[in-house]
Amino acid sequence: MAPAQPGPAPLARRAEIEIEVRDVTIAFERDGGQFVPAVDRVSFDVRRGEFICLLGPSGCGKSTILNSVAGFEHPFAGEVRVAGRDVTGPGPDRGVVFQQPCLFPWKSVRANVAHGPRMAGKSRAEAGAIADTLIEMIGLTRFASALPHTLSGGMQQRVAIARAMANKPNILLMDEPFGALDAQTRSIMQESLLQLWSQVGATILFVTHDIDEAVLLADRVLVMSAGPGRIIRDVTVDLPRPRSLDTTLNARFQELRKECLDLIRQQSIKAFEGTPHV
Ligand SMILES: Nc1ncnc2c1ncn2[C@@H]1O[C@H](COP(=O)(O)OP(=O)(O)OP(=O)(O)O)[C@@H](O)[C@H]1O
Repeated sequence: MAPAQPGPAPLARRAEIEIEVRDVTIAFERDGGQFVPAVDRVSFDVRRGEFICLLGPSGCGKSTILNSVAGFEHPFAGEVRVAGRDVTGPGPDRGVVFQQPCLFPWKSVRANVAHGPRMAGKSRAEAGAIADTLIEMIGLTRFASALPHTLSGGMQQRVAIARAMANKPNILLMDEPFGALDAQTRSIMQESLLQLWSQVGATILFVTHDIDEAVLLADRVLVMSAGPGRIIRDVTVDLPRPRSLDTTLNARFQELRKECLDLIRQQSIKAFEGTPHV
């Protein structure tokens, strides 16, 4: 196994840390009853309001890490903390968006978005007002009464994001949310997510294996090794905001993209050949 990763952040920075993942190992049982690590002693911090992308080859454990922050998976070893507290399960402080929108097919856009606040005890009027604000922010006011199956994939995913935001979570956990969309829709969604994020200011942990997407969106890109996953590079994306598709033409964008690409290419070759990471 590779040596342990850097320890906790200095005290001065800890106050603003929203997510702490410390020496986390998660193992799954394979055929034959043997436990095989999916992620191996992963450590990182996310500061309040940061946009972090987890980038790595297929199967390196990106979703497993995100699920541990969501409270769907529990570490075999190590600790996951949110706002200073151990994560023991899912909670309304963390909204989750998956690759598939997973909307209630029988409910309108408005009712889908209002569902969370209603479950949290808000009145019909209060929940409706929250939904209306979010639906306006995602540009779907005209479709508020529509049923999900009448919307395009991109529109459905915008509703899923609004629904995840409806309980005003401090943290948005996004697992390849644009992975099922075509290239054009995907880039529109990236810009619209950046706009939404600048308005709501949540902390975002975003899983992707798309290098351009990671560099365009993130404040930092955490590049992972092939499985069992570890973080091999913490790339600070020092591109100015607001960002748009034009940012991808920037020379610095291309440098950062190349840095990530070289790392991912090495890891993908290792994953393909089945050699353990160094
Ligand atoms: N519930 C589970 N039971 C058994 N093995 C699992 C489970 N969840 C994940 N794994 C295994 O853990 C490893 C990491 O999976 P994970 O889905 O986290 O990777 P990923 O980087 O998100 O992959 P992708 O980019 O392809 O979605 C894989 O080998 C996967 O088969």
